[in-house]
Amino acid sequence: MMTCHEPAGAPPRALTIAGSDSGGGAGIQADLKTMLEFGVHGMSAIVAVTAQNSVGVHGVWDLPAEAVRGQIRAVVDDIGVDVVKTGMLSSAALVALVAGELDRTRAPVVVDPVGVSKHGDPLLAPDAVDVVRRELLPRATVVTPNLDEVRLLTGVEVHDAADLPRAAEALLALGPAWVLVKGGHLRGDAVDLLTDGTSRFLLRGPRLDRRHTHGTGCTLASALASRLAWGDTPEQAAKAAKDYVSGALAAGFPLGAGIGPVDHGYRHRR
Ligand SMILES: Nc1ncnc2c1ncn2[C@@H]1O[C@H](COP(=O)(O)OP(=O)(O)O)[C@@H](O)[C@H]1O
Ligand SMILES: Cc1ncc(COP(=O)(O)O)c(N)n1
Repeated sequence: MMTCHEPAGAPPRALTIAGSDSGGGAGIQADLKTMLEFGVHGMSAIVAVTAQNSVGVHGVWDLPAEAVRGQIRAVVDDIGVDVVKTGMLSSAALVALVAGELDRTRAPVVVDPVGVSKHGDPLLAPDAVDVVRRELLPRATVVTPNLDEVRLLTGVEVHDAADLPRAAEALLALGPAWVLVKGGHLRGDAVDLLTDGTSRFLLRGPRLDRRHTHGTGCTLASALASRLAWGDTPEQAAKAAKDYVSGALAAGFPLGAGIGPVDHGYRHRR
C-alpha cells in the first residue's frame, strides 16, 4: 500500500481507469473534461481503445495487462490519488486486474459498471460480469449502474421509480458502500436513487427530451468522483453531479449522423 501526501496548493487528484472514446463524448475523454470542470487534476489509465463515433462502436482493442497495470502504478505510486473512477473495463482479466490494483490506495472508488454503449454495442465481455460482481463491487465506495446494468448485475427489472429501492438493495448485497441507481431510462422524471441501505436520497430532474445523450453516465460518475475528492459526502457529491449532467445534457449538441455528446463545457457557453 502506497501512501502519498497531498501537496500543499495542488488540486485534488482524480484517476479514471476506463476506455477511450475517439469521438470524445464518453469514456476517458468525458471523464477528463468533467474533472477539469470540477477543478480536480484528472489522470488516466486507459484500459481499452475504441474506434467510436455518433453512430456506434466500430472497433475495440484491449490494452495488454502490463500496460494497464503500468499506468495505474505510475500514477498511484508517485503522484497519489484522492479518488478513483472506473468505467469501461472490457474483459474479465482486466476487471480482475483493476480490482486488485485498487488495493494500492485507500482513496474512494466510484465504479461505473459500463455494460453497453448508447448505440447498444457491448463494452464488457459476458464472462466479465461475474468478476465485476465478485471482485470490483465490494471495493466500490459508490457504484452507479443504469437500469440495464442493474438487470445485468442483479437480475432485477426496474419498470418505474417504485422499483428503484429493490434494485438498490440487490446491488448493496454485492458489497459496495453506496449505490446510485440511475433512472435515466425510465419514463417520466429522470429519478436516481442514492442509498447506503440506511440513508436514502432521491435525486429528481425533469426529463429532457434530448437526442444527444452520449456520455451521460461517464459524466455523472466523474462529477461525483471529483466532488468526493474535494471532500463532499456522497449525498452532496451526487447532487452536484446530477446538476452538472442535467446542464450538460440540456446543452447536448448534434455532431455526426447519430447520437451527439452532452456538452461538458456548457458553463462556458451560457
Ligand atoms: N433524458 C434525460 N433527461 C434528464 N436526465 C437524464 C436523461 N437521461 C439521463 N438522465 C440523467 O443522466 C444521468 C445518467 O443516466 P443514464 O443515462 O441512465 O446513464 P447511462 O449513460 O449509464 O445509461 C442520470 O442522472 C440520469 O437521471
Ligand atoms: C469508451 C466508452 N466508455 C463508456 C461508454 C458509455 O457511454 P454511453 O452510455 O453514453 O454510450 C462509451 N460509449 N464508450
